[in-house]
Amino acid sequence: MTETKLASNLLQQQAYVNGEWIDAEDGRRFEIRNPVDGQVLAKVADCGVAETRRAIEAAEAALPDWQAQTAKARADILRRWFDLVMQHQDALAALLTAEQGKVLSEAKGEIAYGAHYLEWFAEEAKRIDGDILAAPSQDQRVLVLKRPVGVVAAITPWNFPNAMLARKVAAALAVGCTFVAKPAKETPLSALALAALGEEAGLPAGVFNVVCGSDSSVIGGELTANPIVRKLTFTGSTATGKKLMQQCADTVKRTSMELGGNAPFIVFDDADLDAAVAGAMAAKFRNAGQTCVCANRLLVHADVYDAFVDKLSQETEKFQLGNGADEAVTMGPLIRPSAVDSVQAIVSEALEAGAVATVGGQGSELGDCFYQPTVLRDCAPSMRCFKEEIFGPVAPVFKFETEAEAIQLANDTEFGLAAYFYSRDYARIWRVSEALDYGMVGINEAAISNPMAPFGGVKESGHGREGSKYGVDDYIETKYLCMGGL
Ligand SMILES: NC(=O)C1=CN([C@@H]2O[C@H](COP(=O)(O)OP(=O)(O)OC[C@H]3O[C@@H](n4cnc5c(N)ncnc54)[C@H](O)[C@@H]3O)[C@@H](O)[C@H]2O)C=CC1
Ligand SMILES: O=C(O)[C@H](O)CS(=O)(=O)O
Repeated sequence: MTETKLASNLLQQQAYVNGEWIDAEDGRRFEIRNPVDGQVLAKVADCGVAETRRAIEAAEAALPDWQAQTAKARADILRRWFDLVMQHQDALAALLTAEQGKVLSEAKGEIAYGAHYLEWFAEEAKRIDGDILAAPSQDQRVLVLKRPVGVVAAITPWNFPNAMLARKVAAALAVGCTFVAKPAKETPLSALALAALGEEAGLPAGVFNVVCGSDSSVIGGELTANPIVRKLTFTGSTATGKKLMQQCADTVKRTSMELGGNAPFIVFDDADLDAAVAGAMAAKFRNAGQTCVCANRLLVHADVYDAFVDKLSQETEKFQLGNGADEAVTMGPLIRPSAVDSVQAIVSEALEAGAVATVGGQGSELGDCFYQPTVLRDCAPSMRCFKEEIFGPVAPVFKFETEAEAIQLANDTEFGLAAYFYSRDYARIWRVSEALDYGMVGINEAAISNPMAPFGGVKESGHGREGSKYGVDDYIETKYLCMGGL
């Protein structure tokens, strides 16, 4: 397998607090391993409450000057940060592939995706305007100011260790907030590299801090309990999101939650079948199926079911499973061996209940983090693969007869993040778009994530939006001034 060589200037193994690279106070470190083969990539400062508190207090100290900067001054730094990330795209991608496992082409795409949030919010920073409203009386004036919420804490996931952090910190810093991030314990290197480039871009000490540690609940406990933190933004599982929301309640923190999903991917009988198959391949298998917007349930009209399953199976068989650092490889490992066990349990339950694997259906001899790309036909809504977020490269295909049945099946979940459907009937497109209970809907399109769109869900997929002009709302407080005696 390809030996992993990481750019030394971006390989940071200390936490980044108040503009300094620091060790844990007790000197402890924890290992970051490549999911391909368990190779130790780095030993990173294992921070706890003390270091987290220092980061929060640094962010508090930096807040007055940072929010007093002009929007242009903040924008210029974000823009320089964008430029630096893009200049180091290949090295950042290699680091990301090594610690997370996704293939290099996807890692490069993630770096650019995350960087473009820095670019977008560098521009949006200059468009945060207040209002002067109609006054209730002639001797009054009513003004509305848009103010930064203050110190923001972020807890980010391992599946997009660069972009999920960039997406949050860009919006927060653009409006004048300061920031403390806790990356996933599996993938801190991407976050630390982003901090190194932010430092080079000119971020003042304390504006952006990264605290890494092997015990998420210890760091998270401080981030959610400390009253200095006024906002928590989280991307991860719904279970963890609920826990964090509860922990934030004691200090009435604002929260943004980008949680789990269970995306339906509906193929109607009037769809362009080749386009639908291509869309399904992208929506299902990106990041080995480890994204919150992955197609989780493929709902296909009975008249095109067999043809769709055959075409999808043919395409799925083409994947080259292996080390994502190898250019020829098109799918990498899952994040950890227990993820393979979880996926296998869902597949085995479906097979025992009558589903048939037309491709895959088991792990791989390549290693204990690998799972074969899998297509399951003859699946039923009673199966776990219908009810649960699979978070792996498994495409369960379900059959429906009518439009009403497709919508009922699609909405039959506690989640509401992304949904997709393929149809060429414009009346049906309007009916289905409005009937689907989701925050985002792809219509004849699988690539729906971009900085210019409001990313987020409803129901137990969370609340808040990231990206687009709506993305600043999560980091702004509205302040009303009533001027009297005129
Ligand atoms: N919406 C999304 O993009 C993601 C969804 N998931 C879902 O979550 C499932 C499990 O994956 P996990 O890695 O276990 O997700 P997780 O939600 O447990 O981890 C996500 C982040 O939360 C942190 N975290 C976990 N427990 C915490 C706590 N008590 N206090 C503070 N921080 C905590 C982790 O260190 C990581 O940084 C996946 O199978 C998938 O269904 C996971 C990652 C991303
Ligand atoms: O959390 C995720 O899985 C990402 O938000 C998915 S995306 O933004 O890369 O589509």
